[in-house]
Amino acid sequence: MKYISTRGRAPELTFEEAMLTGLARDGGLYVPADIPTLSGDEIAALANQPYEEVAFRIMRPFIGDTFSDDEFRGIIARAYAGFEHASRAPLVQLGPGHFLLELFHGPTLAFKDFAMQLIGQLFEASLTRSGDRVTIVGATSGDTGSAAIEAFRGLDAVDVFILFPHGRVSEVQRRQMTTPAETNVHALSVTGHFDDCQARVKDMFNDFAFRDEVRLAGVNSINWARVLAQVVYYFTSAVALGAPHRKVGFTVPTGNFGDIFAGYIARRMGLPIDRLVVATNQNDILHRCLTTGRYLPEGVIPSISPSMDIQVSSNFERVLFEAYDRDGAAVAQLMDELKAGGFTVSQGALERLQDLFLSGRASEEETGATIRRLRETAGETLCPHSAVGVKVAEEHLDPGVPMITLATAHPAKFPDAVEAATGARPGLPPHMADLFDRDERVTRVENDLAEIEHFIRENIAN
Ligand SMILES: Cc1ncc(COP(=O)(O)O)c(C=O)c1O
Ligand SMILES: N[C@@H](CCOP(=O)(O)O)C(=O)O
Repeated sequence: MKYISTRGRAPELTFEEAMLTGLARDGGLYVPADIPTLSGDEIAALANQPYEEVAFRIMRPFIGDTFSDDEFRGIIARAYAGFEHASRAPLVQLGPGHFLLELFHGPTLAFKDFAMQLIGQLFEASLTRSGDRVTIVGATSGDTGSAAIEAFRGLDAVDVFILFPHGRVSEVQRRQMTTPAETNVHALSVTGHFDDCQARVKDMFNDFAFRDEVRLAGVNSINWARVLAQVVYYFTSAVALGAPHRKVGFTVPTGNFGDIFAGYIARRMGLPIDRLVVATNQNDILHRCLTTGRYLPEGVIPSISPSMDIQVSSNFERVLFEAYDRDGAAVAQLMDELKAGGFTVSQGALERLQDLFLSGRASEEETGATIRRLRETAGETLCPHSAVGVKVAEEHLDPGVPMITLATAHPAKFPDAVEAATGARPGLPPHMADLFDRDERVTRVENDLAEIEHFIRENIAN
């Protein structure tokens, strides 16, 4: 299995190389050269299998010869051993034909754990074998950072630097990033919003001297392994509702487009997904683009679903690559136009995107009202991101096809928003009960590439 860049001008890599490389050297994102498919019988055979077994069967074809079957099974087993729920990703019925896929039973209470716990194990196995060290940088609107720090804390072969927007993550998210005592992890509070953090991370990858000097690696969803790990729960949930004999729909609260892109990959692999619905909060650039074809960032507006306060959606590039028939030059051109302010997709590409995705947006009021209503009608307390998903999903229900909405975080990560909506403050689970008593360690930095690179150089263990 080879991996190619969405901009067409970077070397082809193996799975292991793509995983350790992060951003391609032409600025693009790695995608598999071919997408393997599963037959109807192979999908049907996933029914009633443990999550780890499904993960092995879905991801194995993408891994190539990076790991033996036994090694890969061991990696998967260790990755999911710390999840609180036996089925890892349980389905809960919200109403007729509408289900919630709870993806928040991992150690940091967000869907990011599914991929990050796996990547931690993959990096450890690969770096132990090679004896190399890497420096991981990541940008976060709150959840990727905490999941990455949890997955890599204390690992000898990596230093981790996470950039988060100052004052724009919830207090629980901030403390998850700032309280771990391990000296190989560093939380950097950056003046600006998430898009600034993500832009600085990409700048570091495009600064080849720095990149090579510190041996940069990335664990944002620019890393293909992140997307791959997220494909698995589309299969487990769809099969639980009768796939491949029955079609299903998914609605995905969307920011950086990694999670819903995993759903797109699941469909390409043969899962009968009837509708893939992009759900955005008031930062609705993806909904606007899928409706009009124009991708014009307008500046981030802080919301009660802060992890989705994103205007420059990294993985949208991967789906543009598909909508433009894998024409890397066309994608590179669009990305140049984005740097200059925005772009308009061609009519043909827009039609392809609209065939692939439906979309909708939820306002702040609608999000709060959905949290309140679902608690009353279904006894389910949603986090604000999941509430955005549920609200948008309700506009796309079809009596003949079950809809699965992804619940991407635990309500306790956003207690203020949930309390404002319901009057009840969700409590943290026992393993995080003392989070507010722990000491914080955080470095305040400006949105300045040179300052951030200097801090990283000074703080990596050589
Ligand atoms: C809780 C939560 N929900 C939804 C999203 C959106 O996921 P994606 O960026 O993969 O679109 C994020 C982060 O981006 C998140 O942290
Ligand atoms: N919502 C994310 C934003 C980064 O997304 P990623 O999937 O590219 O890592 C976060 O919580 O940080």
